[in-house]
Amino acid sequence: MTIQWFPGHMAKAKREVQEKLKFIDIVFELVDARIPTSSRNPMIDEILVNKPRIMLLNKADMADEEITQQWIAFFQKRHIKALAIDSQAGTGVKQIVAAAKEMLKPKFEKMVAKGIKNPRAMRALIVGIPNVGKSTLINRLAGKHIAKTGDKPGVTKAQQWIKVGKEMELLDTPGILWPKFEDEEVGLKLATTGAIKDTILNLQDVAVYALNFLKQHYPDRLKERYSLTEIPEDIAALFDEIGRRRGCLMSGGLVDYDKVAELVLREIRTEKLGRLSFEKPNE
Ligand SMILES: Nc1nc2c(ncn2[C@@H]2O[C@H](COP(=O)(O)OP(=O)(O)OP(=O)(O)O)[C@@H](O)[C@H]2O)c(=O)[nH]1
Repeated sequence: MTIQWFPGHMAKAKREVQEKLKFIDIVFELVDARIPTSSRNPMIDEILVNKPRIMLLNKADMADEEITQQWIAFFQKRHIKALAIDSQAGTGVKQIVAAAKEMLKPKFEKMVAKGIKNPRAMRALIVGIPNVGKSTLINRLAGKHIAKTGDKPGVTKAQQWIKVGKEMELLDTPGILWPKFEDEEVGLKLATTGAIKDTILNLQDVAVYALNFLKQHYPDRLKERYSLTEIPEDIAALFDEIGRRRGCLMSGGLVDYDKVAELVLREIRTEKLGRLSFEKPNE
């Protein structure tokens, strides 16, 4: 990641979010719909304690629809409001303001009861790990291009309120928090979905993880994409089969495992194997 998350930086990021929270009525916690657990900050519940919150399962356009619905039900059971959205296309984004309004109704009704005739707009903050789509969502909510977005993690930058219609103001700088790095599987899932740079983890390790996952959860799609009649038991054999079929070869004709790893991960991230979710609730 472009952001180096040393312990000191983590403490600073947490402090910065806590500082912002003072002015905030509601937090939009952005996660990746394909990995709703792995794309969360491990301290988020502690940081957001007593703060109204809506979970936004972003990039839902890339996730397995059925599993996303299971996640929404899972959160709902725990009394957490969750919405599936696609910030890039704008799908589901309108519902965010409506849901926030609904959640904050009692608070604002109290203001009116206290005699405040024109209560101020709701103030919201977007929080999430790098590359989860914070800037893209800010731009969507703002209706014009304000926040800088990029393919590379860590491009979000300084602080202003952006008007979202008449009823909401959004802090233009999101809260950026770190994922749960210490968990190896979390790292592999973040790498598989492209949330962390390919230079952080060994590419072949990530591809092995991804292929084993596909073998177990999406075998038909794996077979179809790489024209396999059977999926070999042995992972090296699977690399060989894909490599030969797709011409990922070294000069001597041997399969180039790095090329296979690159190809498979690129195809997963560009939806060549369809919409995939790498985490189910209650796993
Ligand atoms: N398919 C899809 N892609 C998205 C969606 N939201 C964001 N993206 C893409 O994900 C990448 C990261 O988005 P950003 O908005 O830059 O993410 P960020 O959270 O602001 O990233 P940092 O600045 O690193 O904290 C970009 O390539 C976006 O185009 C979405 O809902 N669907």
